[in-house]
Amino acid sequence: MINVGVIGTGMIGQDHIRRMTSVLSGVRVCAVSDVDAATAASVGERVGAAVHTTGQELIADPSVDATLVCSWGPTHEQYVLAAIAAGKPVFCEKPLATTTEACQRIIEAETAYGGRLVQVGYMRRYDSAYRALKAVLDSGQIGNPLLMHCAHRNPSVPGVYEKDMAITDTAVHEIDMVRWMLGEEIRAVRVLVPRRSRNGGILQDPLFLLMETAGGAIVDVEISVNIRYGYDIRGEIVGEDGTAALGELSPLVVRHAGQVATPVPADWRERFIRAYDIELQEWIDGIAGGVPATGPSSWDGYAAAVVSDAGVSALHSGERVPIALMDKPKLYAAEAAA
Ligand SMILES: NC(=O)c1ccc[n+]([C@@H]2O[C@H](COP(=O)([O-])OP(=O)(O)OC[C@H]3O[C@@H](n4cnc5c(N)ncnc54)[C@H](O)[C@@H]3O)[C@@H](O)[C@H]2O)c1
Ligand SMILES: O[C@H]1[C@H](O)[C@@H](O)[C@H](O)[C@@H](O)[C@H]1O
Repeated sequence: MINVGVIGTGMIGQDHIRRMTSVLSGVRVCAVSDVDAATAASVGERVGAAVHTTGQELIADPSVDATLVCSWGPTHEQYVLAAIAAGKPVFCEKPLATTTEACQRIIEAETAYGGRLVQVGYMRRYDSAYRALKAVLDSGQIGNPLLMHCAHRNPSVPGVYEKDMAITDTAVHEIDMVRWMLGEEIRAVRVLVPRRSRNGGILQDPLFLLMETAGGAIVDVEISVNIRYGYDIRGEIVGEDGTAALGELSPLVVRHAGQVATPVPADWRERFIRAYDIELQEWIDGIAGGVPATGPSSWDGYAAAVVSDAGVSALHSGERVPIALMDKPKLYAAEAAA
């Protein structure tokens, strides 16, 4: 049984606690912590977990085998570094950290430790639709990928969501997915700014990202975070010999009153429910088997942060921003994306 401590008991923290307590096996939630002490206390009481005042205290708790970081992005670095210093596995929700420099500090700490301890929550790599799309691409059926069209649509976002988060919190999923799907790094990014949706409040919504990969494929991504009608994630690859796209994911089709309708997921919890189950079960099984991290690594978190930083700068400048990564440390050498 792996004893997991959860830092951040907000939306995804509670959703991961639900799956660890009622869906997954071989795991127990033994401790929680949140700057919002009242939420942490009520969640801790509900699942019978110890409540720690700080995340650092939770990581140092001898009964905690591994930590799940589900607090806000800018707070991830301190907890990931504390877990590495304690020599304990840590699963960090995306983004690994909100700046390139913070990700570099994590890479330095993990390479100095001398083994992988960190996994990042890029769950699309575990989603059956994305995996099927990758399998078609890798089979060579549609030839060399030339273009990819993506859309990332949220029905709405919380009040704490700020302008740059369209890149740093939302588009990062697409950035990681593209690196994994196409197996190459991204060499430049531009952000086009269409006229604003009246539903977006102070946000510049939507945005349109254009990414160039090292091998010359072009990927476009629509980011809409106030689309209202549901949570809609789309992706289509155009290859030399054919195209392949994520399908409509609803198991239900209703024909009524002259219309054909399929329900749209309400949010990320519903759309990626199985992907989250698989990523965390594999993480737990890995720890139990002595392999603390097999999924998206600190290197993946770093590479996504570099592109995301470039995306923020492209958003503000309107320019094409080239991307350069540092040399990849040997620790991450075996990984697929470039
Ligand atoms: N993989 C995914 O699809 C996915 C989905 C949702 C959220 N996320 C990521 O998970 C993280 C949390 O998102 P959320 O939607 O649950 O947000 P949320 O606001 O619902 O919850 C975050 C919680 O972290 C707490 N917190 C903030 N600073 C803290 C600190 N220094 N120490 C401890 N706790 C702190 C807050 O009080 C809050 O309870 C974000 O990084 C987000 O990008 C990932
Ligand atoms: O933190 C959330 C989460 O990562 C969702 O998967 C994404 O669709 C949202 O845009 C983001 O704000």
